[in-house]
Amino acid sequence: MKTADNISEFTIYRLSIYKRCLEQLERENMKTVSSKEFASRFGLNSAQVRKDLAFFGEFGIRGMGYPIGTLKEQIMLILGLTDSVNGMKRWKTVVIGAGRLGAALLRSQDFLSAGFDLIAAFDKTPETSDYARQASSGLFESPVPVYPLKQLEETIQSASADMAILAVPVEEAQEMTNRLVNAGITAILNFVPIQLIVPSAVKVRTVDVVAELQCLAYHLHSEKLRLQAQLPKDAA
Ligand SMILES: NC(=O)c1ccc[n+]([C@@H]2O[C@H](COP(=O)([O-])OP(=O)(O)OC[C@H]3O[C@@H](n4cnc5c(N)ncnc54)[C@H](O)[C@@H]3O)[C@@H](O)[C@H]2O)c1
Repeated sequence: MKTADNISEFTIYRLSIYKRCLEQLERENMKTVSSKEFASRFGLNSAQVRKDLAFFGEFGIRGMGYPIGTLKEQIMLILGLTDSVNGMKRWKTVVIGAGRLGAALLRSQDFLSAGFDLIAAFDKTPETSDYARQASSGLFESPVPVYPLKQLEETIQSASADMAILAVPVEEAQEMTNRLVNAGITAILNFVPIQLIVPSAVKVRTVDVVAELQCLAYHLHSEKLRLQAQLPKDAA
């Protein structure tokens, strides 16, 4: 089996998708699945699926396909969601900016079930932040504490936080990134529409909804151009 070091970023992303699909098959009590069946069931490219799964070696059973539970376990090991000694691994995550977006992320239960513990949030104005105001309603069972920025470094280090989610205004993003890196954070999920500058040892993944919409706009636009090009000249 290959290690996480020599798998491309795109493959790693697809593995996370495959894991979700395998969980769905498990819920349907399926035990094995062929790469072809798996691809057609979830609208995936079967050659790509075969190529990606080849990273895990030859543990597909000839004529029966892949054992679903074992494949999922292997993917979880590769993704660092479990380790072979302690089982399920938890990743301590902090959220920077507890405004509208930060509050929505902090309210979500999806992170917990996926292995990510949101242990703390930080905000320039913690008491009046959206999340702190929502939490003060008493509706959340165990609200995530929102700390002032002066406690950032100490809290991150004493809690041994692993990663950070960035949801601050654009003009604050680089400075907060520098502080996170200096505090020892080496993995950042960035929601801010800005290209962050970080040392090579720090991994940043940016979620950019506008860029995604622009990709869709491009596809709609190019399809329209393609259809126009097919029209007879006088109908165009
Ligand atoms: N990627 C996406 O899909 C997506 C979607 C929505 C918003 N965003 C981006 O996320 C960011 C937050 O958006 P929002 O709508 O939640 O804004 P918001 O104004 O509601 O919240 C921003 C929060 O950050 C706090 N803040 C300001 N400076 C800070 C600092 N230095 N450190 C910590 N906290 C600080 C503010 O007090 C506020 O609570 C923006 O950059 C926005 O462009 C991205």
